[in-house]
Amino acid sequence: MKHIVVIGVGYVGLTTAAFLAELGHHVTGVDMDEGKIVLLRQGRIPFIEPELPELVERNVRAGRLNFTTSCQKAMPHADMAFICVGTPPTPSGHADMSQVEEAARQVALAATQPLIVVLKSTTPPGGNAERVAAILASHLSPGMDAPLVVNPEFLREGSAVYDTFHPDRAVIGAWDSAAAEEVAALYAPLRCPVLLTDPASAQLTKYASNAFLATKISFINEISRIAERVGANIHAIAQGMGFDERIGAEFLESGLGYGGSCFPKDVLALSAIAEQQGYYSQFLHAVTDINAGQCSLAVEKLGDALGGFHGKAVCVLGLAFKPQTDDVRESPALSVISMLCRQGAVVQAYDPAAMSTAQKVLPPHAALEYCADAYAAALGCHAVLIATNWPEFRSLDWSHIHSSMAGKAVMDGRGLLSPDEMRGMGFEYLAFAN
Ligand SMILES: NC(=O)C1=CN([C@@H]2O[C@H](COP(=O)(O)OP(=O)(O)OC[C@H]3O[C@@H](n4cnc5c(N)ncnc54)[C@H](O)[C@@H]3O)[C@@H](O)[C@H]2O)C=CC1
Ligand SMILES: O=C(O)[C@H]1O[C@H](OP(=O)(O)OP(=O)(O)OC[C@H]2O[C@@H](n3ccc(=O)[nH]c3=O)[C@H](O)[C@@H]2O)[C@H](O)[C@@H](O)[C@@H]1O
Repeated sequence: MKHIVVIGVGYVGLTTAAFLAELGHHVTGVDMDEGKIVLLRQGRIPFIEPELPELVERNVRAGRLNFTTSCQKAMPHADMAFICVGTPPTPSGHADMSQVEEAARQVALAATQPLIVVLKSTTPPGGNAERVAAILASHLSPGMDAPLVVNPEFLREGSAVYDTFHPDRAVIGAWDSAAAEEVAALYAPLRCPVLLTDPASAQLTKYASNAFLATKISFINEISRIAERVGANIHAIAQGMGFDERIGAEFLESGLGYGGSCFPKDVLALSAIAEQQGYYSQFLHAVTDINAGQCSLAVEKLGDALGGFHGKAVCVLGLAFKPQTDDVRESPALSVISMLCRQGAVVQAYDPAAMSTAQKVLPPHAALEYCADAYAAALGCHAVLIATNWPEFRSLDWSHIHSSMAGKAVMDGRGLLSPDEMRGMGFEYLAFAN
């Protein structure tokens, strides 16, 4: 059993803290956001993530997991500190390392015994791990040691707990092999492949993985543009490709493209890393450009079907960047709503989980109304646009929706509905290459 401190209890930190506690370690989660810590101490989770509330509650009750705003109070007796703070993009696309550097400084200043510092935040190679190690070394008490281990996270929001307990691999990058082995030992109960490597390779593995998944999405969206021109069906194509195990069936869903706090920022950061080293990655820029075009394409198709948006009401179903979360960071749904409002539409929006997070981010607009449910959102509209693939949208009473609308267009931005069924009910079904 180890004493572990987790700095930053957002999506990654809170899941990591609860996971480590479940394995039997004594874990303290630290966050500078007092509101988050107050909620967690009341047994509540600051965001929506399946299975996480139960996992946190069980471990708090067992006395293995607690929370504080004070790194200083948490650090005594810590054998390990996990840094899980944000690395948002700067205006130039680089990863902003300031939260990581500050967390490293706080950990080193508060440490009272030698410990291992594990960097879980996504950080670019090319000097950042070296800088964090130098910050640790320069703020520790004399004679103390805190080797740095880079251990990037691969969980997905919406299935964070499942992914954490069933990882495809653990990637561990360190200069100190004893420290690397100690971190590897944490993952032993999971029986997953463990890759021991150097810090730069671990860092780049994380960026390369996210960029590859983003590439699959942009690739299928590029193919859908070609498919549409030759009258082919993108879902059949994706299925046909996915049977080939070398390609794999996942991440071939075409639609509004990828959003979220990671793919957009990590592809940009990888381009920025390359450019900093004098290499312009045409490939990564193409991935971003194709993705950026998908929302405009959907709005354009709908605008053509409606003969423009002036005087038209559009129901947008979905605000979160993906289902099973209330996270709206870089959500394609919000881009679509902004475009529709700009082009003169009245928007009636609904999401099963992300209404309040969206309202905090989207500027209030006279033409934007948040509705109590999908039926209220569709009432009197000329069109429905599916922006997030929440499974429950599939099982709505679509014939009831059909009779309550002023028009009959449905733009299925996530390939969620059956085109034949929708057309059979009298909808004008629009999608990408269908
Ligand atoms: N969200 C995700 O699905 C994944 C995120 N990542 C990476 O993990 C990192 C964290 O991401 P999220 O968990 O989404 O971020 P988040 O924004 O949800 O949480 C970060 C937390 O760190 C806290 N924080 C910042 N500086 C602090 C400090 N000095 N002391 C204490 N608390 C501090 C913030 O208040 C916030 O609660 C990022 O680098 C991200 O790229 C990696 C894999 C998955
Ligand atoms: O570094 C990260 O933060 C994480 O980023 C992604 O996870 P996440 O962003 O939570 O969610 P995904 O399921 O990957 O979806 C990302 C976006 O891609 C879109 N997507 C996904 C799959 C697909 O086939 N098509 C598609 O458009 C989703 O709608 C969503 O907007 C990766 O899947 C995780 O492995 C990684 O740890």
